[in-house]
Amino acid sequence: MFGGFTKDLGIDLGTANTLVYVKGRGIIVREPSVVALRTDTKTIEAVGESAKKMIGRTPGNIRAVRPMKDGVIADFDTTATMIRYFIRQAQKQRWLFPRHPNVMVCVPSGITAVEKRAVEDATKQAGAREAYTIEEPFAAAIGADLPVWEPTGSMVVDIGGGTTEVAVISLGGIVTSRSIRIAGDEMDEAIIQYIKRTYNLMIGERTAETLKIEIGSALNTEKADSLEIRGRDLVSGLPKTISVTSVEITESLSDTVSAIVEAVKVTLEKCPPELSADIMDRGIVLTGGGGLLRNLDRLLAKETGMPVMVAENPLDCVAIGTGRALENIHLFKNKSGSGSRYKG
Ligand SMILES: Nc1ncnc2c1ncn2[C@@H]1O[C@H](COP(=O)(O)OP(=O)(O)OP(=O)(O)O)[C@@H](O)[C@H]1O
Repeated sequence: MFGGFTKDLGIDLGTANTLVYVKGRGIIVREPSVVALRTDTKTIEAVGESAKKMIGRTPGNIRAVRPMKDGVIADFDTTATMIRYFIRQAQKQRWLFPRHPNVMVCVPSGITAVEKRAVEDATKQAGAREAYTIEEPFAAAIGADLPVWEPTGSMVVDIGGGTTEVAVISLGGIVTSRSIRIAGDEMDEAIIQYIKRTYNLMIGERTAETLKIEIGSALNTEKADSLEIRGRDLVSGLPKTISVTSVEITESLSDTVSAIVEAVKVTLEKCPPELSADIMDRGIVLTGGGGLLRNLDRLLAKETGMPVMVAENPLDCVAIGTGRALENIHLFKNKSGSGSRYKG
């Protein structure tokens, strides 16, 4: 039944990271969604990990770009090149891998038909035989082992780099959902602005991300940590080192975190009562890298009155779910709303 799909790929084409999943092998590629372009020759200098290292460190003729922005394609050709690179990376790891595999790509649930079509077209242009799409929270729920095909309500909150997706799923479809373009990147930006305002210090996105991951939190806790960071003093123009506390980072993240909490509350309000009762029993599951923000589960539990837990491998759920959806394409194709198939 699954024969035609055993060598096909599931791609979590994220704003921050791209993961490629192959049945029986699991996740075989995991790299940042970054492309370094030469502006003079218009050629690709590097893709993935090596391109990410270039962010903020490139000479004038090289530009490191993230072709996906807010979870959708900001730069079509560069995205297609990036997908081609990831398909090749997967092919390199597997002998006899088809030159033109079928590819399932996840897309944010809030994107327009035109944006969805752009993802499908870019995937075809990158060499896929057929391109399928699956909505990200649906894939996240499959990857988090939630009973998506059962007549019971499951709620997933997937917090990635560009988008936060909140969805209530039952009987193989999304019953109600909300997608906001506020997630991990917005948290990094809030930290950059806070450090600039408070210390007149300019820091890069990598430093902001480190602060968020190392000492960031959704709630202030008893134990305050601190971290030394370096940036450029906006007054003297010289490099400077300062120490920042977790209390400050928590404060700088409060608006972004509130927007995520609000999205969850609004989705719960729109949820049919029977399904709310199921969610009350089973709890809300957090996936995506942003789900790892310290104490976000505690804050959400406090604000919603529901049990909240972080999925086992939050960064991998969408990729695993995307791949598993390919394995079960017979089920998937029969269900409208959570996926679509495209034949170019
Ligand atoms: N421990 C952590 N605490 C807080 N944030 C984290 C942690 N680990 C990773 N992140 C953040 O998670 C985000 C990346 O998550 P993920 O890989 O799920 O996103 P994505 O799938 O690339 O994005 P999107 O779903 O929006 O397309 C980044 O913003 C990263 O900084």
